[in-house]
Amino acid sequence: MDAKNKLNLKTIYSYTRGYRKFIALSAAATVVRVLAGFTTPQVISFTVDSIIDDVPYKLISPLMKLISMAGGREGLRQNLWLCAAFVIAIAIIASLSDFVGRISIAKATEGTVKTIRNKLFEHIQKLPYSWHIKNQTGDIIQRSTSDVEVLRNFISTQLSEMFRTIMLVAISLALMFPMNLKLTLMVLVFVPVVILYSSIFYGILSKKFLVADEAEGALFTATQENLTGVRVVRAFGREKYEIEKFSERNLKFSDLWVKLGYQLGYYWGIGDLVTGLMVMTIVVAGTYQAVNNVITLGEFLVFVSYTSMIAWPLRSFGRILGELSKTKVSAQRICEILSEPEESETPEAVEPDMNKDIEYKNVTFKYDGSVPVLDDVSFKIKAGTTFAVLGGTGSGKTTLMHLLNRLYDLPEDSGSITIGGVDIRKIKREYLRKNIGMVLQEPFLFSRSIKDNITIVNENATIDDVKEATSIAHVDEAIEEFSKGYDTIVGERGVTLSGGQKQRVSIARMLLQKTPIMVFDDSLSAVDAETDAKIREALKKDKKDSTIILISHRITTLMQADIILVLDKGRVADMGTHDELIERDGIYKEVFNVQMNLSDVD
Ligand SMILES: Nc1ncnc2c1ncn2[C@@H]1O[C@H](COP(=O)(O)OP(=O)(O)OP(=O)(O)O)[C@@H](O)[C@H]1O
Repeated sequence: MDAKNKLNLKTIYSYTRGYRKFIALSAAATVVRVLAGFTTPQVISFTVDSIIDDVPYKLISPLMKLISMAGGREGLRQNLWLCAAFVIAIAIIASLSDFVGRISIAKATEGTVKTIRNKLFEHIQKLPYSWHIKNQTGDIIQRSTSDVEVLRNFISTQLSEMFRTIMLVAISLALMFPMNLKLTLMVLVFVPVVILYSSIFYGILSKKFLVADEAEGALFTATQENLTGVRVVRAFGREKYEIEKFSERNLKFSDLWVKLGYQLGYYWGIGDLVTGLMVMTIVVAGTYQAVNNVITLGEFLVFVSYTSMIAWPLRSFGRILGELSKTKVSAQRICEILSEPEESETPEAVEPDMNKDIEYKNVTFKYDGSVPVLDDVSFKIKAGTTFAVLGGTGSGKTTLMHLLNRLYDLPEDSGSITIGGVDIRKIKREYLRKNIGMVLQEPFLFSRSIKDNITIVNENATIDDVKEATSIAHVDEAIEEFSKGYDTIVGERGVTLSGGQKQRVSIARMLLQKTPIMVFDDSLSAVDAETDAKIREALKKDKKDSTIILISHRITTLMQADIILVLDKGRVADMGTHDELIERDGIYKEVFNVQMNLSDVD
């Protein structure tokens, strides 16, 4: 095992803290169950040899005492039911320990897995935005569910099975050795053969299982994409193509499983043959020895029972060894997430007044690529004013806002962003984000009621507060038209809001947050020009003390701003009021002319 795997399993082991007593209890119950299992053949052997027949007792003194209390050999011969009752008592002990073992391992497993799930979710919440952008949602979900499930299966089933098998083999060999060396050695030869056979075969099979899993994933993706993109499928008449694509993947999936069925057939069949051979060898050799009086009939029965008892667990031991690699991979995938560094906060982070001027000074920024997205950008936003940013697609407008609320941190030597003279890298992230309200171009609403979606930012808000916010966002009338009004559920199982309605509900949500800085990142794009103007008018009246940052492609949205910044390929191309910019021959004037002419045509 390499150091990395060791570390992963160590991390997983650390989450069993608090539940280890249950693991120990389950192990103890397993030992009792195994011992009880071995005792039954011993009782039968004793009954056959020393009660029904006359073979001398080979028992320890407490048991001898017990026999004399029961009337010795004769007494027991007359009352054979006592032996049967003893076997039943052992069976009761075995089932009780089975019960305790199952409950304890369930508690240990569920407790540990619950801790891992909570830890993962909590950690994911604290990982930087850049990590979320880089990693696919499907992959994160799979690691948090399927991989955790593999670990769950390992702790609940495989771990206890491994322990039980080791106990079974060790105790059976320890009991068989003193009885007959030759027969025990014969069993001993088969032990590694059975384990090796099933681990190698299962190792090969598990690779095929993986291919079948991937084929299932492809089938799932085809269905999911089809359902998500149903509008595109219908609009372009792609149903036939989609059906063909699905059938092809479906066929591949079922073919793989048929092939796997054959291979599983070989696996189980040959496995049965190998273990059957083991039991048969003992039966033949045991019969020979019993006939020649080397062992008693009772001992012969014990050997056959013990060999049959360990045959199946030995096979599953091999299978578990084969599956262990799957557990290691899952543990590694989970630990990869857990070892990602969380967003850190310096202890001296501050919470300054946010109703102050915002200043970008020589800001240069690049994402992972080598080309800067922002290049030496400097500007100042006066507190309480409306500041607008105009720029073509990909010019870096959203990046400016990503940096403002520290979704990405500006590296030390790449300029600075300050609020009231305080560098934002020194401001507490949570405080900063709570004071900068953001409405995005494609807002996200949860599958809850409209009211719950809005009050998410302020749980103490009253329905009057909500109505005030929706009235400023000009969405109150639309909401009241729904039969359930503010209690209307939105999302997959509820009402579908139009793009513009969604944008306006998220504007209302942001307004309720009552932040000194408000950012509208292209968030009026799906609203008609008239409503856009009304919303801005209402905002101006109601939020006159707040600093408003408007990002838009639409000149009419921006033209009344106090200052307009024109961004071109990550650089400041121009800055000024609408009247100033319209006087200069620049991008702003060009865009203005194009948009105004288009409006005329309309
Ligand atoms: N998370 C990211 N990782 C890497 N590159 C990114 C990331 N986000 C944006 N970019 C790149 O940075 C550049 C600027 O993107 P940005 O979203 O800031 O532009 P924008 O002006 O807001 O564009 P639009 O008007 O189309 O929304 C683009 O080239 C984009 O591909």
